[in-house]
Amino acid sequence: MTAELDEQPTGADGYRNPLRDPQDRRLPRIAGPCGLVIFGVTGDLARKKLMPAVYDLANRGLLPPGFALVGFARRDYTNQDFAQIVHDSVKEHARTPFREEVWQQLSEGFRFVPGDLTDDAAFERLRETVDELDVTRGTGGNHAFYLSIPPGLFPEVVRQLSEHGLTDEKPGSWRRVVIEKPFGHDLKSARELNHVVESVFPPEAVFRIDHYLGKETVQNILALRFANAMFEPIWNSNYVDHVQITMAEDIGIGGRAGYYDGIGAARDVIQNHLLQLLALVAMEEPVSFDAWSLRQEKKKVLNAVQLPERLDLHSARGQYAAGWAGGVKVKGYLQEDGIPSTSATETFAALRVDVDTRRWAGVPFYLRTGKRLGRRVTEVAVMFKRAPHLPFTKTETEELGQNALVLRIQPDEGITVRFGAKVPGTSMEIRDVNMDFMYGGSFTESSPEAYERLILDVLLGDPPLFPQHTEVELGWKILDPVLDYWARHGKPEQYASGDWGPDSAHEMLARDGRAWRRP
Ligand SMILES: NC(=O)C1=CN([C@@H]2O[C@H](COP(=O)(O)OP(=O)(O)OC[C@H]3O[C@@H](n4cnc5c(N)ncnc54)[C@H](OP(=O)(O)O)[C@@H]3O)[C@@H](O)[C@H]2O)C=CC1
Ligand SMILES: O=C1O[C@H](COP(=O)(O)O)[C@@H](O)[C@H](O)[C@H]1O
Repeated sequence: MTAELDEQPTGADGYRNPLRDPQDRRLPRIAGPCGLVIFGVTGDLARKKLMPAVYDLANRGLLPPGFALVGFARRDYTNQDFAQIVHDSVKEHARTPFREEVWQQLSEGFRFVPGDLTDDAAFERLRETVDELDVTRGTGGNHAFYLSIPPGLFPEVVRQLSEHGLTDEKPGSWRRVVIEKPFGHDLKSARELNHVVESVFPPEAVFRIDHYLGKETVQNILALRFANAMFEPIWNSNYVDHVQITMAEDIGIGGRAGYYDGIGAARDVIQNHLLQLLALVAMEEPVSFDAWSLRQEKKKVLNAVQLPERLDLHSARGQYAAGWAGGVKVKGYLQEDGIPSTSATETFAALRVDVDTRRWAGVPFYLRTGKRLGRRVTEVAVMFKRAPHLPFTKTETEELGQNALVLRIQPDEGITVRFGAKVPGTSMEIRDVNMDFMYGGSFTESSPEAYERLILDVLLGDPPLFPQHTEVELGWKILDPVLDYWARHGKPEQYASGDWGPDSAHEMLARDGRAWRRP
């Protein structure tokens, strides 16, 4: 464990509270002169999210004139080729309209460094490029290195950065590293990786990305719980029956075989996104929303998470077989390009956990995620106990389900409250109805993409939305026994693409007398 983990920092800029500082609320937060180096710039994440986010930030006026973007990958691109790649990705994926003057200004700061991540000469070229940008673009020696690469290469890149002097801060300037998830492959490798990273960068310069924390709707969990009087009194085992956290995708692995196979659904998203969602839903109120206080509360919850003794009964995994997605016939995981026909990697994972605290005693949290499921949806459904007494007949309440509060993370961002209401008519019949809050209907402001918010936070040095190493470790402590159990027990069960996961996932809830919500 490092000092970063448990000591409350005093006076560090990065630990002020952006939600409470009135200046921050009124003024846009604009990054100072700096450069962003993206390793893996030809990859899926960079193309769909990172490059468009950089453009959107520029378009919103949140990047300084002295900003530079450096792409690093194994292609023989020139700076002009790279600008074309960014242009294409912006045109396809940016959220804000294309504006020629913004593009011209931004693209003058684009550079491309070709090379393999293991190639010393390439890192020398990178150092020269960064130095050149400090002179020609005025980036002021401030540079963030974004590792959007296969996780196995994280230690190598950190080592290369250090060996080639790229981590050296000149007086008054900063160097930061942004590390994608999953951070490690298990607890042991996460600790080793952390050791490598923190022997090169000070803890406050390390930004571990979990892009779910950058989502507006995820931050809204805190607002819903702690800015209102009506939810907290019922947010406990007296009223809550169980919680379901679902992250379903309709896509398959696309061209990401190299990344995904051997990692699988649990490492890809349960260890990080889903456990972070659980932490925000289950934690106690932090004394403030600064990084330290927020992380303390999340850590307490993750520490209290208990796995069931019988993982055979309370966990499930699957692998998509051929089926349908959006009316189109799609192939199974084992037929995807680059996937060995014997692969045992799961593309669906479900798990019951309990949170061993007074608040949550006896309330199971069910987590599930999968690719090629019925539709793309991420939600947290807080399912309430039934009313202790109903002054109605059985027939009158036949169609009445459990009350539910559903935090709709995406798409259709918002919140749904489900409760029973009388069906209009001369007889008493009670049926479930939904009351919806939709972002679009209530706010004129549009939500920034998660990566926009997070990249800006990195450039500003703001840490609250980045998990700390202890949180990462706790995630692995929870997941490792499940992964070990699965590794010892054969292969995942097949499910048809377009379905809602394997039978074992449904049986897992049925055994507890419950059923998954059909979002
Ligand atoms: N894609 C997504 O939706 C999300 C991804 N992430 C995370 O982002 C990271 C990257 O994922 P993703 O973009 O999907 O992966 P991809 O496989 O699509 O991209 C990997 C990138 O790394 C580069 N690369 C791999 N090996 C080397 C090497 N030896 N030398 C130089 N470059 C190399 C590839 O370059 P080349 O083109 O030369 O092969 C490519 O640019 C992962 O950690 C993942 O967990 C997180 C959230 C969402
Ligand atoms: O982290 C990841 O997330 C994406 C899904 O992100 P979302 O914001 O669209 O929910 C997932 O496809 C990918 O496998 C995973 O690495």
